[in-house]
Formats: sequence, structure tokens, C-alpha cells
Amino acid sequence: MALDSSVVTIGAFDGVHRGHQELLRQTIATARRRGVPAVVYTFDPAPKVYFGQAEPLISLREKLERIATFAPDHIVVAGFDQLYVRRTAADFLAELQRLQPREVIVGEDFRFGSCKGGTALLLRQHFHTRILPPVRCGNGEIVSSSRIRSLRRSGLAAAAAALENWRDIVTAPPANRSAHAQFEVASQ
Ligand SMILES: Cc1cc2nc3c(=O)[nH]c(=O)nc-3n(C[C@H](O)[C@H](O)[C@H](O)COP(=O)(O)O)c2cc1C
Ligand SMILES: Nc1ncnc2c1ncn2[C@@H]1O[C@H](COP(=O)(O)OP(=O)(O)OP(=O)(O)O)[C@@H](O)[C@H]1O
Repeated sequence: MALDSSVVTIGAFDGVHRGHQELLRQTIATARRRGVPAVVYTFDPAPKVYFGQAEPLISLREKLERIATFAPDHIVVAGFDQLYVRRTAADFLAELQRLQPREVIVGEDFRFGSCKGGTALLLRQHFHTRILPPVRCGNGEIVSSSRIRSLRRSGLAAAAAALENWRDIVTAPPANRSAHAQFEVASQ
């Protein structure tokens, strides 16, 4: 996909938890303010799932439904496979350039490119990049997909669900929710 302007957020977004939700809210709000399309760039399967390091928290369908409630203009789904994984950080930056981002919004721990060679700071050398501080839960722990997986494994389903915080979002979707985000599959 190519665009002549955008605000982009990137990640696996497994579970679309409270940290991801903050990224999505800021991305969509910034895009609206700038009057350009909001793009959510995600991977399927999540890289950790592809590498056999994790079980997915939710299906792709569920992930897309959850992301769509934030009303981005485009959701790009990159098929994360043996071909895609060979892309270097530079390849990924070139792919991102096709979206002509006015701003890229990620969390501090964002990594991209083969062997996780790219960091949020590298992204900042190429694009206007906003790096969000981590969203934490009540006890100060950083909310993450890994933490939710670990809570679920320990049988703490209610605590895991609290970090996903999903039911609240579904019953109170953003007021500017649009009917349909446009789904794209990234070209290989
Ligand atoms: C082109 C590309 C190649 C990647 N290669 C690897 C890899 O070799 N090893 C790895 O653990 N993760 C790899 N990743 C996954 C990233 O480190 C990261 O998990 C992914 O971009 C999702 O970011 P997030 O985990 O912050 O959501 C790659 C990501 C991209 C975009
Ligand atoms: N708690 C958080 N606060 C702010 N941003 C976050 C948080 N968790 C993840 N992000 C950001 O969201 C994007 C997607 O991250 P990712 O899908 O890797 O989530 P994760 O919870 O860190 O996953 P995992 O635990 O499996 O590594 C990245 O830009 C990441 O930096």
C-alpha cells in the first residue's frame, strides 16, 4: 500500500491491551488533528508466535475487530512468514516510507527488522517519531502481552483480563467510531 500522507503506529498488538489502546488513541487523534489517514501496521502471526515463543492471546479476526473500534482509516496486516522475517531494519524503513508518515507513534520497547536490529530511536532518525512512555498497571508493572500470557498461565484470568481492559472498551466505543476501517495486506 502507498499513501501520500499518514500517521502510523506499528506493532504485533496481540490482545490489544491497555498499552496498545493508548497508542491507538494517540495515533487516531493525531491523524484527525493533522487531517491525514490513521494507519495501524500490524503483523500476522505476531512475531513471538511465529518464532514459537508464545501462544496468541486472540485470533487475527478478534484483533482486527478490537483495533477497528478505534476507527483507524487503514489497518495493514503484514503476513509474518519466512520471507518477511528476512527483511532488515532498512527494508522495513523503506516499506514504511511508502506510507509517507507525518508522524510514527510507538512504545519505548518497539523493535523491528531481522534480529530486532531496529529500535524506536532508529525510527526517529528517519521519521518524526513519538515514543510513548509505558502504560503501567496499579502495582507499577508495565502492561504487556507477555505479562497477560503469564497471568493466564498462572490461572489469574481476571487479572489478565483487567490488563486487556477489553470489555469496557466494547461497551463504550469511541464516539468517532467509523463503520469500516479499510483492511490491507502488505505486499511482500
Ligand atoms: C522485518 C521484520 C523482521 C523481524 N525479524 C525478527 C527477528 O529476526 N527476530 C525477532 O525476535 N523478531 C523479529 N521481528 C519482530 C520485531 O522484533 C517486533 O517484535 C515486531 O516488529 C513487533 O513489534 P512489537 O513486538 O513491539 O509489537 C521482526 C520484525 C520485522 C518488522
Ligand atoms: N504498556 C505499554 N505502554 C505503551 N506502549 C506499549 C505498551 N506495550 C506495548 N506498547 C507498544 O505497542 C506496540 C506493540 O507492542 P507489542 O505488540 O510488542 O506489545 P507487547 O505487549 O510489548 O508484546 P510482548 O509482551 O509480546 O512483547 C509497540 O510500539 C510497543 O512499544
